Amino acid sequence: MLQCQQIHRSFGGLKALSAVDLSVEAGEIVGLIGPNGSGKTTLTNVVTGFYPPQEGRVLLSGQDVTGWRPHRVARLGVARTFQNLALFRGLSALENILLGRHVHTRAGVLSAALYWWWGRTEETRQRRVVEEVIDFLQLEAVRDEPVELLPLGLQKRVELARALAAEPRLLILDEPMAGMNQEEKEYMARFILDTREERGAAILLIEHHMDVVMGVCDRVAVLDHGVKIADGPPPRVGGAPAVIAAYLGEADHAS
Ligand SMILES: Nc1ncnc2c1ncn2[C@@H]1O[C@H](COP(=O)(O)OP(=O)(O)OP(=O)(O)O)[C@@H](O)[C@H]1O
Repeated sequence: MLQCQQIHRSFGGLKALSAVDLSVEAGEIVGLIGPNGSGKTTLTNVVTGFYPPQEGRVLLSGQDVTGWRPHRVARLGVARTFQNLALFRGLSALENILLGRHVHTRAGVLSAALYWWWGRTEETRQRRVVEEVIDFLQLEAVRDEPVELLPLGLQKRVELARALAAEPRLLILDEPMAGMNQEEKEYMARFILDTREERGAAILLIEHHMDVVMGVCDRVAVLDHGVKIADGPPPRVGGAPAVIAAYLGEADHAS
């Protein structure tokens, strides 16, 4: 589904990613972890076309998409959620989710996509997909609420719904559980597993909550200072000396 080969990305003199290889197979849930600033979000930005790599290649289902613009990558079936929520305040949950469909419409401008395409021949299909996602993520009760009035856990769920409305083959989740309480985390973990089971999406999951990563992922890759230091089954990676040292180093810096 996804292959990153020897990815390099610098910002000025800072090497954010050095020779990083990463793969996600169809139907696989891969965790991407690492201390703060290790390059996780940069790698997702490389995959989704926001920051083209300076070296290396990104392949999606075997197709070389290196340097493609984000909207073209999205059309190949890649959807993402953001570390800091990227919902549109002032719009309802339903309207935010509708925006996820715009990759499948011909209308180019977002506002046009939202208010205009609705009346077109595609209406039945668009409605069916969005209603099904609302049902899947149990958002019926809040569909008409302005998103900014929803608790964080539900806002995160609306963002996931918007990504799923695009019917992705690869879903990239950047810290979907940040700031959540235990119950909200458990709900989100269940939705992630169901997304794979019921919707067949491959998932790349960036997450700091180790219990979730270890419980949900088939495989875990670890970045440290832009270098991949481990990649394998969760128990093996969790116990790897290099990984423990990377996280202990972070704790030392924090103290
Ligand atoms: N647009 C940018 N311009 C300059 N430096 C950047 C930019 N984006 C990321 N960086 C730097 O690249 C490094 C990797 O950042 P990145 O956000 O990818 O890490 P991360 O692992 O996602 O961190 P966190 O867990 O804190 O979100 C950091 O040193 C960061 O400051």
